[in-house]
Amino acid sequence: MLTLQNVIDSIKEPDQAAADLARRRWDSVAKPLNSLGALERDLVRIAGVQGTPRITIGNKAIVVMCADNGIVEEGVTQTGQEVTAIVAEHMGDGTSCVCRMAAVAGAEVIPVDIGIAGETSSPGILRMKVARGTRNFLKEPAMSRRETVQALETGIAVAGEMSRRGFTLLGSGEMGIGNTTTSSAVLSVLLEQPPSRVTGRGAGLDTTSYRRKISVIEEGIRLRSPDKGDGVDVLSKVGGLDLAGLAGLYLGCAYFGIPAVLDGLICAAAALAAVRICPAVSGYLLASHVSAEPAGAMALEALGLEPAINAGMCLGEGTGAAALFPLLDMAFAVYDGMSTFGEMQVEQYQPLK
Ligand SMILES: O=C(O)c1ccc[n+]([C@@H]2O[C@H](COP(=O)([O-])O)[C@@H](O)[C@H]2O)c1
Ligand SMILES: Cc1cc2nc[nH]c2cc1C
Repeated sequence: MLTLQNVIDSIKEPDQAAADLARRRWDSVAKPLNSLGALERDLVRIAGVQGTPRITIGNKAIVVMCADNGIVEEGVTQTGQEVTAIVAEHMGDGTSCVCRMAAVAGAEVIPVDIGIAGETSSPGILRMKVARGTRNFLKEPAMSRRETVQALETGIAVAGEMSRRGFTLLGSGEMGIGNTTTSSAVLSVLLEQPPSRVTGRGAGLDTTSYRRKISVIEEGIRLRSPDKGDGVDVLSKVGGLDLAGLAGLYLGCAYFGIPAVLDGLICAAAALAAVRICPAVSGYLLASHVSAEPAGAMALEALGLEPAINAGMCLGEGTGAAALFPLLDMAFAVYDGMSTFGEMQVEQYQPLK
């Protein structure tokens, strides 16, 4: 099995020459320059990851890390943690929100039980449980360092399995009641922002519970004092198995040379932790949309990622990645199929150098 250290030591920056050639291809297509905006930049990034301007969008899947979070016992969520298993079960059966959207986009959905507290029975779920949920970070660290590394290595192993199955573009998502609390805690530490600035209402909270959520995060960070320079430490003290699994997935995608599409707030928090662990990972990531949660835009900015979609979405499950896939297919149809200025005999007065 690949260890976290093997992967960190082997990840290289994406291929800048291939990305530059993809940029030149876009600039030669007979259309207004840069007129597909973020979609052009997404395909340029994919060319860099794939090491060639001859991009393959190919087979798409969305990996969904499902886990429970001990912090839920502090009353920071609208629903109980049993919802994690219920939604994961539906995902395994192909009937959750992301499954409906992914079916339209022609993508497979791969739910992974990396830490659901209870058991699930759907044969569609990949069972890779590291623990039965995390601990309450107000009382003790959410996970041990050992559990955190195991969750990161599980994510890496899932990326390897997706590579073996021939997927050339991976979306990512999560299902975990309470994971906007852990994500905001992780982002508060990594972005050095007060919890009040990076905390939202998650899947829905009244004002009293929202205030409690902020003070739980403040107190949790004070008590656990995670080391902001050490992504593994931050994940273990105030993160979760879903976040660590996603961070591992991003490290694995970089290792196996697969572009990884983020979903919302939770994916962005996990991605920032992955980049703290191995900075070269950032070149392998694509944003899909900007989450309506207050820290969504801040996290993407810190990652240097530009979302193609701003639709006020905050559903999770990888729905943002599902929404981006058809847009990438359309962008590719233009990139690959369109005539150039030269072929259309359209003269550019100021040809690009
Ligand atoms: O992706 C987002 O930006 C996002 C924002 C708010 C909520 N969610 C979803 O809602 C769940 C977490 O919300 P909560 O309130 O239980 O922390 C989790 O299963 C996520 O998939 C997701
Ligand atoms: C029902 C439900 C479905 C979800 N999907 C992602 N997060 C969710 C949270 C809830 C509460």
